[in-house]
Amino acid sequence: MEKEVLFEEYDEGFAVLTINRPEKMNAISLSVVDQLTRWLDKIQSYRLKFLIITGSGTKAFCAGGDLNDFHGDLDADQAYQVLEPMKNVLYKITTLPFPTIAWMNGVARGGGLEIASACDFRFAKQEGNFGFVQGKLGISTGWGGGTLLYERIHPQDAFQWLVEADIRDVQQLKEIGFIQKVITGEKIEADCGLLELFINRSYEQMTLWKQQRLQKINLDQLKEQMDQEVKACSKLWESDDHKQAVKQFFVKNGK
Ligand SMILES: CC[C@@H](C(=O)O)C(=O)SCCNC(=O)CCNC(=O)[C@H](O)C(C)(C)COP(=O)(O)OP(=O)(O)OC[C@H]1O[C@@H](n2cnc3c(N)ncnc32)[C@H](O)[C@@H]1OP(=O)(O)O
Repeated sequence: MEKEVLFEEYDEGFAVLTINRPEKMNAISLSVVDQLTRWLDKIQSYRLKFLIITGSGTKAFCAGGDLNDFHGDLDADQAYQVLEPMKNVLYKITTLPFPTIAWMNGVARGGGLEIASACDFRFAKQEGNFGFVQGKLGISTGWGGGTLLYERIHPQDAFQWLVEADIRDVQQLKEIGFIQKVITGEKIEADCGLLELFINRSYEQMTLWKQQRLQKINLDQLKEQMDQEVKACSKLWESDDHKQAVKQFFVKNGK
């Protein structure tokens, strides 16, 4: 079976973690959650200047939670059990000892943007489109990524995006400061210029700056708020609005 998460280290001192389900728009299955958890635990101690998180293929960064694995007929307790491990993944990404870049090489929806919000920097593909669509699914962000979004952009913009749940382009994301750079090539290697200023720094510098960044966040409070967010979302899981929205996706996709 094809590995659903790939890891590759580069001579320049960085590494790339890739969600590898291009035929499913890199949606996060339960098995991906498991593999991400293992990789993140392992690379904690690696000597990396920075880590890139991306998706396979050219269409999608990540379509959020796999609607088959996550959105079954679950009650609030069951929903919490399936959502919580991915919250831990996001917390691990946030607190890695080196900077992280979400290389958003295509569309992102829902939890895909939560993953991006866990990263320190976000670079997005010019042609991509992006939406915190949870609002349209009768739920809220379920992996703690709403809390993280408030850390990354102005609270008013975060609030508005979550409420409106609209699909935005690169220009709109730039305007609210969600992304720092625009990707124009198809592969990371082709767009290496975007990384030059990161590659030129030493491992010691990068880890020191990451440490400083983390000192600006109250991590205990962050963890607690992320957990509250998962619990709140779990309660919405049982709603008719949510069940109806998921059904519609499967009907639209001929399932
Ligand atoms: C549970 C976590 C929760 C959170 O806490 O935040 C969420 O993440 S909620 C958000 C869940 N995600 C979505 O609602 C997005 C659903 N997908 C789409 O809207 C579209 O697929 C797309 C991402 C806009 C791409 O559209 P398009 O280019 O038209 O491709 P297809 O729709 O034909 O998709 C191709 C293929 O991929 C499968 N797919 C896509 N997204 C998911 C998904 N989230 N879960 C499972 N499968 C997904 C889709 O079913 C197609 O498969 P096949 O029909 O087998 O070809």
